[in-house]
Amino acid sequence: MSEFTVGTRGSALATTQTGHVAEALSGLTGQEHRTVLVKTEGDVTSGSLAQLGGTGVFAAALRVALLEGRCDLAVHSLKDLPTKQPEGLVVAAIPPRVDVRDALCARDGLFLAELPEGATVGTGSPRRAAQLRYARPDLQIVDIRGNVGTRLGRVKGSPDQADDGGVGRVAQGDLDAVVLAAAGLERLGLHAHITEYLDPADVLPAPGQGALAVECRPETARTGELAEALRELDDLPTRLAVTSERALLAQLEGGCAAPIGALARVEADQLLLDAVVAAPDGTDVIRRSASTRELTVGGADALGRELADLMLREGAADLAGL
Ligand SMILES: NCc1[nH]cc(CCC(=O)O)c1CC(=O)O
Repeated sequence: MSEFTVGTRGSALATTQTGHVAEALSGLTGQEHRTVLVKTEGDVTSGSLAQLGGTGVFAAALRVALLEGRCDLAVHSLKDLPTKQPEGLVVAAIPPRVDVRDALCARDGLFLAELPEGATVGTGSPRRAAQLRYARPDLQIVDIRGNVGTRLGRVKGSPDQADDGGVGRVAQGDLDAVVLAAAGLERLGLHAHITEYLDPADVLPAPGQGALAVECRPETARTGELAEALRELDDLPTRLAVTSERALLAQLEGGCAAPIGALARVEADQLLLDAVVAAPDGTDVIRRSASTRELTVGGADALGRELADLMLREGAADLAGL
């Protein structure tokens, strides 16, 4: 194979992320690549993410394209990828993770603690909404959707950033702040809009946030130059961290729309996992940590499941409405 094909969604974030990975793989293999545009349900539905039921709307169409052979590789934001791995596809590489944190983009350079009482904060994520409400019960959380640019455009005084051809455009600047993943903003070169990186001690990110997953058919990952390049791109500390975060999410039976945050990291010879399950209204949270010295994918998976079981025994399912 002298060329490989990469499927991508059409959003600015998706094409940027996919482009970076494809360039890296072309560099490692010396092979050219071609990009195949794939429309997903998540891109065409304008309802709220919470109502969409979340899980997998962004990934499903790309997976069909892989299985049908319309592309060789697909690059997903790991946090949008359902925890159940479908038959006939493998995650061949998880590149080094970038910034894991959520970012506040507020008017007038404000920090979270400086937002006036009753300020409006936009997010489509029940996880962010619950943790923000827990930190600041006075805030008015507004359910928003759309691409990164569209959402930034909701902040009062912001220039129009819509990158969706105007489909999601609304009366501009109606909110005091929005919360987005720092990773997405940085990949798009929009980090200047960030007024505060939210401390994971206050707001834990989504399982897998800031990480990408390169998915393909098993034979693509088995032999050949592309397979070798995929192995080279894979980052073990990131793979261990996201494996434990996603195992926790799977064991809690939560999808990307559940009020569940998790963040793991390899430090010295340990994998450390912090997790939170929140009441959707932010009145209460269960936050726990665990660690293991078993630095294997199996060890990471067990860590996530054990922490989830502990949280379930403490009432996590009832609290979060799982
Ligand atoms: N759900 C959409 C989505 N999927 C991945 C990212 C950002 C990049 C990442 O977290 O890896 C975003 C946007 C956001 O949450 O602000």
